[in-house]
Amino acid sequence: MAAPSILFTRMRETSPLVQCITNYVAMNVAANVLLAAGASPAMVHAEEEAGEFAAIAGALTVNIGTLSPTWVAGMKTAIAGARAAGKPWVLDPVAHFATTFRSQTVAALLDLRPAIIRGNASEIIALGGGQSAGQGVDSGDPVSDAEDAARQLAFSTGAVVAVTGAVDFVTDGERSVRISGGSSLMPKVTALGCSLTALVGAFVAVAPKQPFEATMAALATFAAAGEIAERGAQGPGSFAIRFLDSLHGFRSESLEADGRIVAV
Ligand SMILES: Nc1ncnc2c1ncn2[C@@H]1O[C@H](COP(=O)(O)OP(=O)(O)OP(=O)(O)O)[C@@H](O)[C@H]1O
Ligand SMILES: Cc1ncsc1CCO
Ligand SMILES: [Mg+2]
Repeated sequence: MAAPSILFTRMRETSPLVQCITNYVAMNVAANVLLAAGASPAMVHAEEEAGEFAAIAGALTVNIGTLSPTWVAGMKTAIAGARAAGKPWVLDPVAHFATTFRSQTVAALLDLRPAIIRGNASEIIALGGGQSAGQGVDSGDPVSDAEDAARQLAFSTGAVVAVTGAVDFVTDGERSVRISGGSSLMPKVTALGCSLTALVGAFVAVAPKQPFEATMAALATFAAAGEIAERGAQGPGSFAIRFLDSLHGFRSESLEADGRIVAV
C-alpha cells in the first residue's frame, strides 16, 4: 500500500494535469488549491472539447454544483473520453437530493462508473437512499451517520467512497479508514469540499490503480494543511489565505502524524 507521503511527493514532482468540471463558485478556488498543492488544473467543460481533453488529462473530476443541461452534456462527453482513454474520474454529487434534475443527473453519472465518489455526509446518506438532514450544499449530518451508506455505496458502485466532515471516512467496501484533522473553519469557506474533490483527482492521476490510497492521501493532505492554516487564522477570510499558503509550503512528512489515519 503506497503511503500518503509517497503519493504526495509523486503528485508534486509530476504535477498531473487534472480536468475539473466544477461549479462557478468553485472554479477559481479549486484551481488555486491544485496549483498550491503542486498539480496542474484545467477547467474544461464544453461538450465540443471535454472528451478530447479528458484523453490528455491524468484524471477527470465532475462536480454538479451549478448544473445546467449544457454542462451535463459536457460531463457525459468528458467521462466518455476519460473512460475510452483509461483515465479515472471522480464524482462530487453536490446537493443531489435537492431537486429532480440533480438526482436524475447523478443517477445517470453513477451508471458511468466513477472510480471515486466524494461528498459530505448528507450527500452520501442520500445516495444510499437514506433520509439526510442536508438542505442544500452544506451538510446537516455527522460523518458517522454516513459510514454504513458509504460502505453500501462502495459495494453497489465499485467506487471508493469518501465522506468528509469533522472526521473523514473513506471506504472501498472492504477496507475503511477515518482521517482526523482539518479545522472547523473549513466548512465556513465555500468550495473547499469541491476543491478537495479536484485534489483527489490529482492524487488518483498519479496512482490510477490505487483509488483508495489516492483518496486517503488527498484527504490527509487537506486535514494536515487545515490544521496548520488554523494557527493564527482570525476567521474564514484569513483561514482561506493561510490554507493556500499551507498547501504550498506543505511537507509530506506531516501526513504520517500519529493517529491521523486510523483503519476501522
Ligand atoms: N468541522 C470540521 N472540522 C475539521 N475539518 C472539517 C470540518 N468540516 C469539514 N472539514 C473539512 O473540510 C473539507 C471539506 O469538506 P466538507 O465536508 O465541508 O465538504 P462540502 O460540504 O462538500 O464542501 P463544499 O460543498 O462547500 O465544497 C474536508 O477536508 C473536511 O475534512
Ligand atoms: C455555494 C454553492 N452553490 C452551488 S455549488 C456551491 C459551492 C459549494 O458546494
Ligand atoms: Mg460539496
